[in-house]
Amino acid sequence: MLRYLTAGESHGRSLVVTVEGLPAGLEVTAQQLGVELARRRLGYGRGPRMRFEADELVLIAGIRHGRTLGSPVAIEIKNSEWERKWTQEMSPDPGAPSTKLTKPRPGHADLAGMLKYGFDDARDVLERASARETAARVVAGALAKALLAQLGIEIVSHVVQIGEAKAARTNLPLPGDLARIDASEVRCLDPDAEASMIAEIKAAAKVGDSLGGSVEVVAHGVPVGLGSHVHWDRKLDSQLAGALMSIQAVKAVSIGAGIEVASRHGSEAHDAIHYDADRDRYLRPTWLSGGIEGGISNGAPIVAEVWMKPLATLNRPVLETVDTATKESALSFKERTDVVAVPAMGVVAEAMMALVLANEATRKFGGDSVAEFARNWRGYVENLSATPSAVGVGPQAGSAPYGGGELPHG
Ligand SMILES: Cc1cc2nc3c(=O)[nH]c(=O)nc-3n(C[C@H](O)[C@H](O)[C@H](O)COP(=O)(O)O)c2cc1C
Ligand SMILES: C=C(O[C@@H]1CC(C(=O)O)=C[C@@H](OP(=O)(O)O)[C@H]1O)C(=O)O
Repeated sequence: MLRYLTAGESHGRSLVVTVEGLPAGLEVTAQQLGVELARRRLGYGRGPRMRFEADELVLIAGIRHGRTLGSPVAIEIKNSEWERKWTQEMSPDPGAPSTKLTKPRPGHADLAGMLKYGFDDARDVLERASARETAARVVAGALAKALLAQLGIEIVSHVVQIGEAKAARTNLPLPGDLARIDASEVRCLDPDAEASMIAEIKAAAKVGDSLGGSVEVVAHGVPVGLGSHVHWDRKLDSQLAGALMSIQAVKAVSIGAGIEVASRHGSEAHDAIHYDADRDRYLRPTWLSGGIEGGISNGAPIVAEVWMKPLATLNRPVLETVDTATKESALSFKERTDVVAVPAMGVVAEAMMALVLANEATRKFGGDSVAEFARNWRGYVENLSATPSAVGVGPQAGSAPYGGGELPHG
């Protein structure tokens, strides 16, 4: 089992993440984790903070000479502005000077959190509710990705929609597409859609408004057998939906053809099972199920789409609220804000998918060292291949969003 906890406020000294359950011997460097953090800062339409935030990393525990020790890993991510701007406002000391925020923003945790925890200052809620915390998740996710790479599992995401601009749905993105996706200003594979997305973002920014959208996240190389049908909380689709839905501002998650499948006939809604006698493998020509049947991975790519609402803090604050100090009507307070964060959310979604899959992989393959973990996985997969119960996928063809050809991983 892989467990992780994050701590830290958006404008506090730093974020901290502790990851427990990684086997010993996994190669990890601050530079490698920094690459993932830099990807999360990408994306046209993010606010000023992403231009100066450095995400400076300190490897505190559990890693020695570039490899995990099997003990809990603790990592600190420093907040660049702390010393310059926030030492008083975010001081842990009693009586430090601060300005109370009493005009809670609709769409944020501000008011519900103030009422629940008995605060008279929205900052006591917003600092932790902020998506700054996703930097810590991305670091944990980078460790999970490194572990999954030992099994040949790779995860890729791309932006499908920003505002009303949508990318054309074609074949699933492959890990080799990541460089091109990250080079796009909105992490989108479709250049025409990218241009429309940027135009929409510019228009929204001009009037002080915000946008939402969606990303697709795909895990390639996942073996048959992660997750289980035996309990609700062991189902891979349920774990993925919860993990992806936990990302700030995410309002919907679908697996495979998702909501689209509901309007199809049953005869056209499921992935056929074929058998390749030459390779002694079952083949799944499509991925309508998103690579999960009955809560168990079926050997096809795991596919999820994740939808994000338009961000709730607006540069032109027009949302009505009530001043909690005076009870008078007011406009919600204005904080520095992104116009759109869908491209960054894709990188966070990759991290969340990696953490769910790594948790299930450690549950299935166990082992105290990476060598033992990989040996257990190899024994399982080789045994599958030697029997008629092997599951594989064939070469990619066709351009329908949910297949129509056979998939590239065998
Ligand atoms: C990467 C990322 C960046 C975000 N940036 C902002 C932002 O700048 N302004 C904002 O209002 N919300 C932003 N959000 C969303 C809020 O954190 C989120 O809507 C808020 O905490 C309330 O949670 P909920 O929408 O999940 O209910 C961001 C979310 C993500 C994933
Ligand atoms: C700090 C990050 O995102 C922040 C998420 C966020 C929110 O309300 O969620 C609001 C903004 O915070 P700030 O006012 O400090 O600029 C974003 O910049 C980050 O992603 O690292």
